[in-house]
Amino acid sequence: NRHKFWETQPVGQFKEIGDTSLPEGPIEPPKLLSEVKQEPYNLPNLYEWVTCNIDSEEMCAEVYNLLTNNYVEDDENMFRFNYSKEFLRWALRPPGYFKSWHIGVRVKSSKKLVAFITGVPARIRVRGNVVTMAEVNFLCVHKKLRSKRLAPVMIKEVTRRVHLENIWQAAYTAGVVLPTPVSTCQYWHRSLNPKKLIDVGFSRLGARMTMSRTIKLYKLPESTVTPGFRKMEPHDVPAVTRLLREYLSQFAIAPDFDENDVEHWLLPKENVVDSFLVASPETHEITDFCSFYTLPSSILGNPNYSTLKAAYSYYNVSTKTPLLQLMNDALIVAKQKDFDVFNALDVMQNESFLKELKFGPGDGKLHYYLYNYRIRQAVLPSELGLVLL
Ligand SMILES: CCOC(=O)c1cnc2ccc(OC)cc2c1SCCC#N
Repeated sequence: NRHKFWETQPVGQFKEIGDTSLPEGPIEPPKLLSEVKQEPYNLPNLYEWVTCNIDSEEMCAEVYNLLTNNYVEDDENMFRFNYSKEFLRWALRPPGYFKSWHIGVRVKSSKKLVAFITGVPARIRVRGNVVTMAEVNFLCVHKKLRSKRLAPVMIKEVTRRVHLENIWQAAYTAGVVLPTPVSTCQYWHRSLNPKKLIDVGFSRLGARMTMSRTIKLYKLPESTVTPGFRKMEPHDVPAVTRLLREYLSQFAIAPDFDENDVEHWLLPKENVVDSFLVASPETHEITDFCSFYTLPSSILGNPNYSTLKAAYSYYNVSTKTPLLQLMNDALIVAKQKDFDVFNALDVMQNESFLKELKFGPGDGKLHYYLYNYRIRQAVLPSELGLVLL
């Protein structure tokens, strides 16, 4: 019964692939508020819903601990994502967020948090139509409760709460293939600390390569090379918003960021997100922008290392500085900040710098999905202008 659940949902179905007679856009019409189920879905008897107030230190710690021990691992169980508490507060409280979309499941008797799923509102443009959607993320079921069919009821519950806010579409990503990806992207990795990546077993010494030769291969300058390259500051928000909106307009799917969104998602926040821009020393015009977010991972079962410090390419715009040079400056700053690896998807124009800057292809793929929105033809990674956390 593969995809037994997803075959009941308003998503592109595998059997519809190639049927270009189906119209692009919402699959089901919006319901009236009175038609939306008013009460939460039933959980199996032992469990209860809890709305997670992540402003509360205690609740945030419970969510952090659940994810730290039970969230996504790579196929070889070498790493597990270790989102920090400050990252979770950033990711879950964007402009217009709903506390009710931060949903937990507790064991009634012990009150232990054993599952989690979230949504945040976002305006996303899909081939010219700006649609207010929920970005659904952090679906996590405790390792000991897997295969109890908790995920389908959690997905139905977050969908119900999204419907209550009169929102009818969603966007999400997964490492697994579900009905039906709108795009499939590839992760690429640029070693910043090659010795650690080899010691943990992620990378291997190349043939006829010594460790010192390998360290030298990935060595970066001590400081950035682009004149006018500096950290983004609050007063830059209007200009960065203009630059980013213009740049993202070329992609088939991209966020429709306004100044409030840019202020939240792109102003530097220590240990969460770093962003830089290039301002012309003469005119002070902002011509380029780059950003990456901080997402460490637990290193599983290694006696010498416990944490991988990973930077993830976020949104980058180059209108004057070559993208290759801009991204090399991003690598230089990431190395200065002691990251072990700089990761990037092959989305937007990233393919133009990946190989030249010594990124290697990962073995993981990331599939992008839209809920209740059909697109006629799959989107190439280079046509995708959306990075989800
Ligand atoms: C060294 C390169 O790999 C990673 O950075 C990494 C780290 N932690 C993970 C945790 C869960 C995980 O599950 C798919 C993958 C990783 C990966 S590879 C894919 C992410 C990227 N880039």
